[in-house]
Amino acid sequence: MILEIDSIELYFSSKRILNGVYLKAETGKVTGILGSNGSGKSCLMNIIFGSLQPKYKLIRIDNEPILKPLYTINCVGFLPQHALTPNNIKVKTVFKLFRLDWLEFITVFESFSLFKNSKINSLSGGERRVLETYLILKSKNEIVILDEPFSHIAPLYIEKFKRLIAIEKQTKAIIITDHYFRDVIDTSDELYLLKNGCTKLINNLEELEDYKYLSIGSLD
Ligand SMILES: Nc1ncnc2c1ncn2[C@@H]1O[C@H](COP(=O)(O)OP(=O)(O)OP(=O)(O)O)[C@@H](O)[C@H]1O
Repeated sequence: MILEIDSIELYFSSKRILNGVYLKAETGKVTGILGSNGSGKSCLMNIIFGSLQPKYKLIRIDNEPILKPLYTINCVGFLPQHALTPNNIKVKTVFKLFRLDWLEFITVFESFSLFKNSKINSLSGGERRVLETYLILKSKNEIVILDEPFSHIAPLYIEKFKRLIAIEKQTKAIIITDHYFRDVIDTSDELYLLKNGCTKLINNLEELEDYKYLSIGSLD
């Protein structure tokens, strides 16, 4: 499956946010998006998911234009920056709702075994983020969009998620953004930089310095 996003124009009042976006994601690959604060990464992810309506957009799956929001055709899972799960339900109930296997989860995230009967709002912010990232990443969707999955979680969990992403991408097209640029670079098969409202395909990591996303020497 190949997902293409093209010709997006997004304005808030008269402020132009996006005006020349092309992005391709495909099954078997992780597509990384890097960009400074306010460059439009979250807006772009919301546009792909269908929760933000821009002035203009073209979305194609396998060359077929998709006119409905992607979330209505049950093919996409989205981890937004805000919390996803309701506060007052138990962790084990969330696994039932997402039709995911609790035992498989605690095989990877052993320390979470304590939380099976806990309410979501008794988890720390980072623990909740780990749980929600897992739910979206392991969901049965062909397309998975992850907005800052590495921020706010411990280094050990980042490494676990990088390994899980490498497994899950075999059956999914994964789009990811984070300010932890090294983790995004490690994880991604294709990398785009979002700058001045446009995406630039990065073929050589030094371009990240040339485009002034990173300062000279950051990649050494
Ligand atoms: N609802 C809104 N109304 C007006 N402006 C908005 C709205 N949402 C986002 N913006 C503006 O759009 C721009 C892009 O925002 P967005 O959240 O997509 O950036 P980002 O690249 O994800 O930033 P960060 O890395 O800081 O999360 C910013 O200038 C932001 O102020």
